[in-house]
Amino acid sequence: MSALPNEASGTCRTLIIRNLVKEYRAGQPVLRDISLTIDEPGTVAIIGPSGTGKSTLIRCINRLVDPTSGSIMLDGVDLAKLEGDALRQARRRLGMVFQEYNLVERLTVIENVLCGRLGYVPVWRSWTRRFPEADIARAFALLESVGLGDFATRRADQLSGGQRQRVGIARAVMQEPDLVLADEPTSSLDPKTSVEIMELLAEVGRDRGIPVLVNIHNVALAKRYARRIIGMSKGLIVYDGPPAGLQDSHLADIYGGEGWME
Ligand SMILES: Nc1ncnc2c1ncn2[C@@H]1O[C@H](COP(=O)(O)OP(=O)(O)OP(=O)(O)O)[C@@H](O)[C@H]1O
Repeated sequence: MSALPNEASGTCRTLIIRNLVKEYRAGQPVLRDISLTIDEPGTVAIIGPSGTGKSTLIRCINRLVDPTSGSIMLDGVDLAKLEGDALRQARRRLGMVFQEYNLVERLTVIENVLCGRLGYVPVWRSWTRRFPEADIARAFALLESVGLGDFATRRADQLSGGQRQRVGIARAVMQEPDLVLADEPTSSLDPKTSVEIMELLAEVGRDRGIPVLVNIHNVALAKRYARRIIGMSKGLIVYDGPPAGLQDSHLADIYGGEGWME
């Protein structure tokens, strides 16, 4: 895999989440009181059992889900309070990678990558999908860097899952994000492809000098690629530290019980 053709954005943005609560139903919090600060580049993995609120946390940050209370400060701006144009502007610096890729299936691979620029081009250009030449050149370079240089004109629905996720990552990088949020990016992939995707995400964090927040079920992969692990249980953070510090006792706190570890 060749180096991603990006200028690192210089300083790493600071994400400060304070007392975040999310209730889909009143009185039944899914996120109970989440506070965390992310101010260093690299992969941060969120682990925890099904239904503990990992996706909800990631979706609150980019406001696919509206928080019930608390603040989500990105470089001094509270994302939790933004609406309309201000929210759209903030969102374009948050690269999102999804479990099910969220590509536009009937568009070509290169068009999907260019979708990462939609927040930046005037509306008339996005309607006609006419992007500046510099964007097109960058999209091709990005595709090359994720190993899909020969697939630019293929329709997205002709790609394998791993190839689709590479396109999803290239699209996120195309946004020139300050932060990448990846919601179970490997859950639909085989073990080898999962490793390749985690490697690619780690490379994005390294080359751009930005944090990559990944929600992942595979603890071994989280430990292998993350510089920091956040363990959640029942809507609370119960571990926040380096992979080397994550002991069986922490895993028991996160997932409950111990029999499953044998
Ligand atoms: N849109 C929604 N409306 C109502 N409840 C929701 C909604 N989205 C999620 N939930 C509930 O919130 C809880 C947390 O879900 P979430 O998807 O955040 O958990 P998760 O830790 O990411 O789980 P998984 O690992 O299985 O994806 C679950 O009980 C889920 O049913």
